[in-house]
Amino acid sequence: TGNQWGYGEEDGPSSWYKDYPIAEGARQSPINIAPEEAVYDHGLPPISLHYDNCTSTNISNNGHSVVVDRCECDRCSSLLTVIQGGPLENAYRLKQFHFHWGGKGCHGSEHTVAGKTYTSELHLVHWNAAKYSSFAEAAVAPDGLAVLGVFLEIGDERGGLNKITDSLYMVKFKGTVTDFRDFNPNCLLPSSLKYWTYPGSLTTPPLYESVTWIVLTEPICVSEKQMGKFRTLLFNSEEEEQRTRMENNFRPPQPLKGRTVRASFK
Ligand SMILES: CN(C)c1nnc([C@H](N)S(N)(=O)=O)s1
Ligand SMILES: [Zn+2]
Repeated sequence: TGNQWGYGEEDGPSSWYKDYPIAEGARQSPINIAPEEAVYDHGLPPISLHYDNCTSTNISNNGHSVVVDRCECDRCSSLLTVIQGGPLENAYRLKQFHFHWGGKGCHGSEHTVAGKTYTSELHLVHWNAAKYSSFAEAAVAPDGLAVLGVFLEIGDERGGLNKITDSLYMVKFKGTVTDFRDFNPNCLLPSSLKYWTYPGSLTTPPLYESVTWIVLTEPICVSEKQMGKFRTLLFNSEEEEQRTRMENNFRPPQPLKGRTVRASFK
């Protein structure tokens, strides 16, 4: 069937344009962030994250990454888990978060900073629930989504990540999912909320150009042992005979095409 995309030689980022022509669009992500060219915008307020009521529901392997979904039950969906402020006109509701990472070594992030790659990048995906009635409707609107990007670099272990890495063996194969309750991603945020922001897209098909990117400047540290657990995941399902380790699930930087990256700081 169509829409089979991945990160390999045949189905990887350089071939996505065949099924998803928007891959060559004017506001694609990720990008290389050049700090010297970023425009400090003193009108940019700080971002504020309200994850306190964050209620995760499950963790799953979708064949491209490991995803923690937010609970959408009536009780939970009335609790606000939102990002607001910064470049955003209103509050955007958390939908899910996931990661991109490399093989051994320090490549693996999607955004780069003056050409520097990080070992991984966490994406917290939010949608404009004030303006749109569903994620699907927001996902195709130019102001529909806001993704918060957090860089991960190798260093000391990050305690808060262990609840995730200790669950990864349960979602080894594509299509597997397991209960994953009451995880609050607050514990994965760096101390500084200084950020760069620019108009971009989803970094995987369907590559919709609906994302306001907010990329934090300060990375968090994770240990090589923790990253090693991400690499025990597989791209394939248990039924497939092929066993392909899930790693290097990142899209390389895309052309800026005249966009301005704004900085929340001098
Ligand atoms: C439908 N959702 C939530 C997503 N679709 N593509 C996503 C990409 N993994 S990313 N990296 O967030 O743009 S997230
Ligand atoms: Zn992502």
